[in-house]
Amino acid sequence: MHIRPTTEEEHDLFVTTMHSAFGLFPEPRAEDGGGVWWAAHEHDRNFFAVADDGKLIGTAGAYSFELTLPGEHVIPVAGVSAVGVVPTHRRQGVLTAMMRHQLADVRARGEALAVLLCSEATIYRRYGYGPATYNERLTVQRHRSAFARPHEDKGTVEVLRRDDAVDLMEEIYDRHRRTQPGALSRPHRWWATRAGQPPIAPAHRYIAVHRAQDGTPDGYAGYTVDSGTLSVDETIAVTDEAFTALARYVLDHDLVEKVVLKQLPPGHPLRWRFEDFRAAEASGHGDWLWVRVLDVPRALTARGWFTDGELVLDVDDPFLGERGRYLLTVRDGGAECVRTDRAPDLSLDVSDLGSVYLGGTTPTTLARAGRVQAHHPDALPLADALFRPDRTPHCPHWF
Ligand SMILES: CC(=O)SCCNC(=O)CCNC(=O)[C@H](O)C(C)(C)COP(=O)(O)OP(=O)(O)OC[C@H]1O[C@@H](n2cnc3c(N)ncnc32)[C@H](O)[C@@H]1OP(=O)(O)O
Repeated sequence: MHIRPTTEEEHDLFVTTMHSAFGLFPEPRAEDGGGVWWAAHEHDRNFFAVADDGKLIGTAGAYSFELTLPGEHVIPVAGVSAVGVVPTHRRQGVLTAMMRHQLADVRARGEALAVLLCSEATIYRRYGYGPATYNERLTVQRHRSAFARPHEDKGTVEVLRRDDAVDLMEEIYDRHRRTQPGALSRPHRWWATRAGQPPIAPAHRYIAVHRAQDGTPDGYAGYTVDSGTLSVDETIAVTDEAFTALARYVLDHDLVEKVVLKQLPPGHPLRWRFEDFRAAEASGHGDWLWVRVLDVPRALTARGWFTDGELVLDVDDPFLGERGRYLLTVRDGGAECVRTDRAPDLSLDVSDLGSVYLGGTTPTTLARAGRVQAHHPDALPLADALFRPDRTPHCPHWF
């Protein structure tokens, strides 16, 4: 078996092979632009696994995204996707060979992190990825949804069809993602080719666009109404005021009993606005973005920090056969990270470093789960304080 890059001419072959690994029939391109979610593929990041007899047996690829870190720092990352091994050639090490090849390629491109969304949560930890952001949905009984304190919106809401709102959505999304830790860029190519899931993909959607008092667009919600349920796929807002105004707009929709707001970060403040705390039910809590650290010092110095301190981390990376001990020194919002032989405060697997890196879970949680080892009683409170983010990390992008 060997691995080789794909060419642009092999686009359809790549997509067909990938779909067969997922047990799907490739969707034909539709006249309205539907069925093109793979149109955003970057051919020079895709590759095939090829059996000795020349048969194509595996695919993997990546997108070039930017990831926002705590402190509104933005870095380039590889967004791994399109991973599949055809069913006749599984459990023979094909994925493992592709992951080794891909991580070397990501490093060679100078990216300190790779990220992905898992089809199954049992696949990727062995390759060094850890769950780092989470989603849940809020289902709100409309008739119980009065706010405890009135929300006076000085802005406006306008309802557009999806096709008339794409430029506004792109602009609002881009402003939002630059301030939201865990968010990925959604390159222009995605909007232009309508790649992804609704509301980027061309499905029927109404788009409620919020404008601030001065007329600047600062939020949108893409939704459908069906049989008394209003479902919001994506709510993107630059400010809490814009989010609240959009929430109030959908919650005041006539002929609706329930409003389902999907893809929210856990613990969203909307729930705390209701007079009746039980008006909203949180469900569907799950992992979303997984993070793989490939360069510990670069990753740790790239994010913003909010508490001063020093921490020595012993990081084990069994898949790449690497182990390193690092002194992290945080001062005035920035960090230095150098190799050290000082005694460690914490020992952890690189996948667990990926899980705490954006602040979506704490070192204490992972220590209580038996994953992270603390070498003295002060280590965990210090590590929790250091890794705490400015906002709950959240990734609204699907890829
Ligand atoms: C980012 C994304 O694109 S997510 C999409 C991932 N793709 C899919 O889910 C499509 C359907 N599944 C597949 O194509 C394949 O089953 C894959 C890609 C998940 C695995 O490919 P394989 O070539 O069979 O994996 P490989 O043989 O390298 O397995 C390596 C190890 O992972 C384990 N493993 C592989 N897949 C799974 C799984 N789905 N669940 C649990 N363990 C798994 C293997 O048992 C093996 O363990 P071992 O080293 O202890 O023996």
